[in-house]
Amino acid sequence: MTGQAISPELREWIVTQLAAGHSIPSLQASMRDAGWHADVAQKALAEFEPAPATTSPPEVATPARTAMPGPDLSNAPLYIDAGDRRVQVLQTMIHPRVVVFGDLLSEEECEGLILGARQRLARSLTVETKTGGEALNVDRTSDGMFFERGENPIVARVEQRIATLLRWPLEFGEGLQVLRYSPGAQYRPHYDYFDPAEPGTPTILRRGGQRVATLVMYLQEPEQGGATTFPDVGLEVAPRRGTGVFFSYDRPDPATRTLHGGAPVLLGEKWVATKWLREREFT
Ligand SMILES: O=C(O)CCC(=O)C(=O)O
Ligand SMILES: [Fe+2]
Repeated sequence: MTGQAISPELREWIVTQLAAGHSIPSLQASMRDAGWHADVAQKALAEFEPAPATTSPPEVATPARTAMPGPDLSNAPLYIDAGDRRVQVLQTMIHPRVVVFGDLLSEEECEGLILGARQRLARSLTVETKTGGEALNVDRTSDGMFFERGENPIVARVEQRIATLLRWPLEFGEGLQVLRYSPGAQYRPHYDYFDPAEPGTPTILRRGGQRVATLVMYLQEPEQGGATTFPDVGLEVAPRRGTGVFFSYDRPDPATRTLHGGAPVLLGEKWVATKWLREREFT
């Protein structure tokens, strides 16, 4: 129901206000002052009310966030209009929150992102070799690079589509990361949020707060292997070109069941682009 009552613009305004630390009651008051009917304001904000506590003491658990990115699935759609493209909804899961999208990217967009990333991957490898390399990460044996947000027209177009599809401000997203997996390469199961117990985490959080969601988009499919796996729930998403897997985590906690990894590529090469969404503007 809320999906019908609330326009994308109003939703983005609410998300931004909540991210800035305003409370739901204060937003309700602002909306009333701006001339909204109280019941309409209440309906619009209902989606962002925290879920009632179920089990386990809320004092010790990390509190869950209320405003979260995600597609509007309120009418169980088979397709979603993401502005410039009609995206398929192929599969959804509640806990962990996972949505698999089909036809998210065109062939040309996949090719274009690979082309833009390829030389930069080669260069970053050379630099690392020359300097003796950053500490070799045994958990992730793919090669990676980051685009700047809006760096080229394809990147900008894909980012705007993601913002519309996931109803999350474009500015809250990190730059797109591209990874290439050769045969044997994998990304062992991990969480994408920053571990609150790590000493470096407060510094990382200054640039836009926690990560709250991930969208992994498959740019090139290997011949065998390379699924995105969710070991806690036995889910494997096939790395089909143009498809994307979205998952969100409302707290930096394993209870979100968002442990995931890239299974070893057995044959061929797998390329992905990952968009991470933060809780605030990423600067
Ligand atoms: O390659 C995959 O399937 C997963 C990638 C991933 O987990 C990430 O980029 O954080
Ligand atoms: Fe990940």
